Amino acid sequence: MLLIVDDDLAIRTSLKLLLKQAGYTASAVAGPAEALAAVRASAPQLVLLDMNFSAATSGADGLGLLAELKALAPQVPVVLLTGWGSIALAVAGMKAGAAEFLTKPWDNAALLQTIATVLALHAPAAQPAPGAPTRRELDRQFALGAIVGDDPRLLAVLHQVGQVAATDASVLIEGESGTGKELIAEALHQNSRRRGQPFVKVNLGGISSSLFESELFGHRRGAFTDARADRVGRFELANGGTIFLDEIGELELASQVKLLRVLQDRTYEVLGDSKPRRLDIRVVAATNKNLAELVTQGRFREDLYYRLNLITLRLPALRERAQDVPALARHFVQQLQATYHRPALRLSPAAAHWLQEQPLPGNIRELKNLVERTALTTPHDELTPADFQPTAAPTPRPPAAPEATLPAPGTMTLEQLEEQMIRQSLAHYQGNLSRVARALGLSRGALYRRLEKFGIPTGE
Ligand SMILES: Nc1ncnc2c1ncn2[C@@H]1O[C@H](COP(=O)(O)OP(=O)(O)OP(=O)(O)O)[C@@H](O)[C@H]1O
Repeated sequence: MLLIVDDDLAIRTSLKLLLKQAGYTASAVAGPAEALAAVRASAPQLVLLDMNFSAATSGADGLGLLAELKALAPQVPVVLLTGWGSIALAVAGMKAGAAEFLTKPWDNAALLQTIATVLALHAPAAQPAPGAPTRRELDRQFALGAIVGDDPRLLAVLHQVGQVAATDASVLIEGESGTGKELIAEALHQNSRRRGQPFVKVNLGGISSSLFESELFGHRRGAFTDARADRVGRFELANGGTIFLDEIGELELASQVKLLRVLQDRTYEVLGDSKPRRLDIRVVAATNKNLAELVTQGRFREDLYYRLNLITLRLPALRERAQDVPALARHFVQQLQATYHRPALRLSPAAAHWLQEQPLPGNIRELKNLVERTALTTPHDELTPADFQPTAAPTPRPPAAPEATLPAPGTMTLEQLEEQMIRQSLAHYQGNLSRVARALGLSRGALYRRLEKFGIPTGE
């Protein structure tokens, strides 16, 4: 049974009807006392709680009731309904233990989808089973093919992937650069009912706020000066499937509010076309930043954070799961056998052990690049530690005197110099954009924009 709490009779009636038509049993009450009595009598599967009761009640009353409901029946998920203008209240509610929030006026399909997701996440089967599953058990249940490793920390993440993939819950994947966030996002998609539909990756680090709407929502020809032809936005491309919002921590504040609106309402407008379009989409976001910290610093909207992180998956750094290094390295060697037609290429046991001891701050991507570079520079088939050592850590050259390194005045523009420095840094850090950005003192977003400007391919 689902319980609706709202003091407006019209809202109670329409929500009850909507839920009944969707096949749920629903009952509705008008205020806190009745709500608590109903929960005491028999715990519902979910409470849909309007935070902005009529003029007579305030958001504080809604929060008070939420606290009482959570104290009385902590296991019952509460979904909040708030006005768009009082989204801060929704955020306060999320902190107080609400499962999700919706803004009014709500969209029926989006409301039903949220309810189904929250119910699925709170269903007994979704609770972690006692005892950690083995890799073999996980592979029997889920399609995790491309993801190598059986370290318990990785298995815990894969287990979560399997459990939440089937729901439509938004998932936030946190992890250092190169830890495999994209593979996890793909696994979520592959194990969901959307698997036959598109999986669209958007690198938000590379999208400036002036291009955000056109990139994500698309535009009609003539919508602005440079719009010479219609453009299909990424949301439309992903419709029906999953959108993977990579580098979400790089999104500028002006774009964050636009993203929040579309995630909230599940509708958007193409630039130059005022007809709103509906979205049926699963959202998976990833970041190598600590988003909670960005929220505290005022650099990331708290309401957007709560919209994205119904489920958070944290991918361990490679150094935290070093036992997987040999298997990963062998996996990459196997890929290279096919790519470079060297079927006898292999890793010596000593090399596997040596790799395990390396710090590899660039995680799996760094390991992959290291194995590939070494294979390319080694003529024989068995890769040994001696083959890896020269390519492992490029020793930074001591800085030369400025006069010696800078070109003579008048021979180069500042822009050309900038381009050359970026190209050199990319080569030096083997294409690891996080390290390049750090070395150049740029944010990843700023680096992406420059790469785009100079037409430099990143190979990512
Ligand atoms: N468990 C794994 N098994 C096999 N390959 C992996 C695994 N994890 C990552 N990789 C490979 O390592 C590389 C980096 O992974 P991926 O791009 O998913 O990292 P990321 O965390 O999304 O990085 P970034 O934050 O820089 O975007 C890819 O080539 C990916 O295929």
